[in-house]
Amino acid sequence: MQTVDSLDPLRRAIESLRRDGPVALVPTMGALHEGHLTLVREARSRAARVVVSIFVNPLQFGAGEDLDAYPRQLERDCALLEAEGVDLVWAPRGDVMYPAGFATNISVSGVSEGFCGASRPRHFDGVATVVCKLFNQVRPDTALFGEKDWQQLAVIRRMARDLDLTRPFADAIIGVPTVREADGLAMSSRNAYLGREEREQAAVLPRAMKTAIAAIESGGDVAASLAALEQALLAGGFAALDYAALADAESLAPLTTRGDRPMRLLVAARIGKARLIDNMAVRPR
Ligand SMILES: Nc1ncnc2c1ncn2[C@@H]1O[C@H](COP(=O)(O)OP(=O)(O)OP(=O)(O)O)[C@@H](O)[C@H]1O
Ligand SMILES: CC(C)(CO)[C@@H](O)C(=O)[O-]
Ligand code: BAL
Repeated sequence: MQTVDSLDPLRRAIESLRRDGPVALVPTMGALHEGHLTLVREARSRAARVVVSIFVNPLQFGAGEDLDAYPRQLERDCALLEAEGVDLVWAPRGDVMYPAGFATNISVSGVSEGFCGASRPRHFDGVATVVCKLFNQVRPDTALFGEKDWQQLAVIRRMARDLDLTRPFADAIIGVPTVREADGLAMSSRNAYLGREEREQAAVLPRAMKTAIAAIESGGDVAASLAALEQALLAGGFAALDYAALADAESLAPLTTRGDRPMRLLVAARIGKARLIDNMAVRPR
């Protein structure tokens, strides 16, 4: 496995990998866990060669967010990726990704606007801009993202279609189901911010989501089910709810009643130093 941090060696390495067949890209911010490794395994099953990018992207962090605290452990990450048979790690230096004078912004309307887009202004501009650069740098045949970041996946799919970034459009961007801990908590690099007691309390999030989904699917009032979810989180040790919403799974349009198309329950909530997000499918009527 090769690790490169600047563009010339990246281009040479990609050129050589491409001779062996289709290339898959798994973009990450490092601090890898089993969720990331599942993306890598899925990538290996779909392409001849696998590239993983590791870059803690300053553009997607707002003022006062956890950019400085975000875990960085490149050596450990590379050892994990080598054991998974990854071919190339693209870990660009900050000045390679954003050289002096960098002044371009990619902003996706619509799907990026509510939920995390409302709680984290400009976050999805930062995600879209860096993912567009990663696609141009690596030119992958396919790219894999976690469903844990459901809204991010929708933003990236929209951008890739709108900017003709991938081919063929239909299945170039693959969403991989959320990998969970034994107690149901979605794996996330940010779970490392939780103390022992907070970590135990955090499992109330997926439990409360399942309860709300069961209520909605059995005909219960959506607003009342979401209010009960908020109460369960606050009673269970969460400090605050950013949002809890039922939305169309594809357009992310908020729904006040159960619809007849695939839906998603989307939640972001704060516990200790962490802001955790999760989402689950809600069956249509
Ligand atoms: N539990 C998970 N299951 C499946 N995919 C995941 C999971 N966690 C992260 N991913 C995916 O891995 C990719 C890289 O994510 P990232 O490096 O931000 O990790 P993360 O654990 O989501 O960290 P964060 O705490 O920043 O949310 C994204 O496509 C993300 O959706
Ligand atoms: C897609 C991504 C790597 C862009 O920085 C990041 O948002 C992430 O890790 O989900
Ligand atoms: N996994 C999403 C990246 C972020 O929260 O910045």
